[in-house]
Order: sequence, then structure tokens, then C-alpha cells
Amino acid sequence: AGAVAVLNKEKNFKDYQQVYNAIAEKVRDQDDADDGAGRYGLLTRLAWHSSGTYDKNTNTGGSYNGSMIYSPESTDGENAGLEVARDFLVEFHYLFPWLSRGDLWTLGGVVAVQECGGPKIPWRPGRKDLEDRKKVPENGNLPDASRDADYVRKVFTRLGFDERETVALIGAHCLGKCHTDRSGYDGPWGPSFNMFTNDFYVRLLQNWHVRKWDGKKQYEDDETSSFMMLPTDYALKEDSKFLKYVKMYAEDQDLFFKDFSKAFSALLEKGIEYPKDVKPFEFKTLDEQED
Ligand code: HEM
Ligand SMILES: Nc1c([N+](=O)[O-])cnc2ccccc12
Repeated sequence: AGAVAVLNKEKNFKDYQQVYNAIAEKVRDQDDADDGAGRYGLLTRLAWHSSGTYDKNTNTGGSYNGSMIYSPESTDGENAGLEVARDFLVEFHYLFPWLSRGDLWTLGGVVAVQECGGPKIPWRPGRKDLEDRKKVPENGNLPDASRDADYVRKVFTRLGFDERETVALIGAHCLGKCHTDRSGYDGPWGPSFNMFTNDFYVRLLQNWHVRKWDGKKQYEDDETSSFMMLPTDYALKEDSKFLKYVKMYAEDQDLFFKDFSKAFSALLEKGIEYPKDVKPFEFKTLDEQED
């Protein structure tokens, strides 16, 4: 059976908005971090990887248990660098001891997307920290960036997403950057990675070439050589079915925002059963609360 959300009767919207605000203030304080990318990409990736272990065929993995602190998940090469994200958030575990790791890590992703101009991400608490180490998912479910379109389709089908949702989710690659000491990929280098926009798709439709360097195969844009794409990013334009949605989102940022909001919210809840009357929270951004 899936993991059933455990709702804390003493905590309500106001308490979770307070956690949101505390995380958002710290993110804002670190806007210069990571060569100007800030923490938006890093926290979005933590929320994604804590959820991306989900397997719809066995109804295992996902964000519920906050299991990334345990091996083998903690040492999965695909999670390299996410200890920086977990360390960034750990103080809020002590500030708000009633919040589980799974709730904290997924809420961090909601803060990250919303605080850099992205759409509202509906979010529900109720994840419970793992007691039984045997429930830590095996490595191998988080995707490898060197692969092709069919591999990407397989990964997101296993997660329970269709092609349109797959393309919408990968649009989060408008945020943040690659780190040679984490994934081995490198860049981008332009100041374009701390705002949530449809730029990923607009750029992907421009002209690219394989970068000549001593690192992993990746793409570089013909015009400025200041952007990069992973092989799995580039695969989205090489595959006619994915390309249809790349063009759709490149032409319509509002549609991208609507689809991303729905798919990312669903990603963060994969494998979790909620009582049907539990409505998601929609948090205000810091800007929206400024008096
Ligand atoms: C085929 C699927 C995907 C692959 C192979 C992939 C791979 C990667 C790789 C290799 C990095 C660089 C990590 C580093 O060196 O720091 C990265 C970064 C990132 N990924 Fe993905 N990713 C995928 C899908 C997604 C999805 C679905 C999301 C979110 C919804 C996402 C969000 C991010 C973000 C925000 C970053 C920047 C992290 C930072 O700035 O530290 N990715 N991804
Ligand atoms: N900023 C990024 C772009 N981009 O187009 O700016 C493309 N792909 C990425 C893959 C992983 C992390 C960041 C990316």
C-alpha cells in the first residue's frame, strides 16, 4: 500500500506560510551564491530528486519518507551536490521540529520556484520521516543525463507522467547550473539561471553544437557559447513527439507555467495517499506579503 499522509491537526496554513517565509528569506540572503545562480536551482533539484525515485509499478520511492539521508540513496551519483541543499535547509528542521524532512525538502522546491518568478505550486504536508531503513529505494531510478529521448520517455513513464508533462517538468532547467564536481557537466555561464521562465525551450530551438572540451558530452549554443544543454535536454528537440511540446512552451510561457505547476505539484506527491478533503496550500511570495 502507498504511504498515507499524516496530517498535523495543530498546524494550519499560517504555520506553513511561516516556514515558507523563513526559507524564502534565507534564499534571498544568498542570491549571490553559486556564481549568481542563487539557491533556486539547487532547492528545486532537491525537491525533484527526493520525489523522482518513485516507481508507479511498485508504488515505492517518492518524497514521503525523506529517505535521501540514508544510503544507498545518499550516495547515488545522481544526488551528488544535494547535501549542499539538505544542509541549507537543515536549520529549519530544528526551528520547526514538527516538520518532516520530506515536507521540508518539497516545500523548499515550492519556495525556490515561486520566489524567482515561477508559477504558484500547490503543496500539501503529511510526509513522515522513515523509520525502517529497508524502505530506502535502490539507486537507478534517477535519470542519467547522457542518454536519449526513448530513455527519457521510459523514466517519466515509470514516474507516471505523459510526454507533455515530461517536457513541462524538464523546463525547470531554466534554473541553476551544472557543476563539474557534482554531475561532471559544466555551465551555463550567462546570468540567466535565477529566474523561472520558458527560456529553456526558446534557447533549445536555437542552434547548438557539441562542446569541444575534456569533459562529458554536452552542447553549447552557436551564438554566444554561454549556454549549455545536456544530451537529455537536446534529446527533446531531436524527438518529434517531445519537440511538439518544446515549441508549444517556447511560444506560450503562460501555458508552460500552468502545465509546470500541475506536473511539479503532482511530482512532489507521487506515492502519497491523501484523504480526499485535504486541499493543497497555495503560499504567498515574500513580495506579495510586503506591506
Ligand atoms: C531527463 C531528466 C533529467 C536529467 C537527466 C537531469 C540531469 C541534471 C543534471 C546532470 C544536472 C546538473 C547537476 C549538477 O551538476 O549540479 C541537473 C541540474 C538541475 N536539474 Fe535536472 N535533470 C532532469 C530533469 C529535471 C527535472 C524534472 C527537474 C525539476 C522539475 C530538474 C531540475 C534541475 C535543476 C533546477 C537543476 C539545477 C541545479 C543547481 O543549480 O544546483 N531536472 N539536472
Ligand atoms: N540552465 C540550464 C540550461 N539552460 O538552458 O540554461 C539547460 N540545461 C540545464 C541542465 C541542468 C542544469 C541547468 C541547465
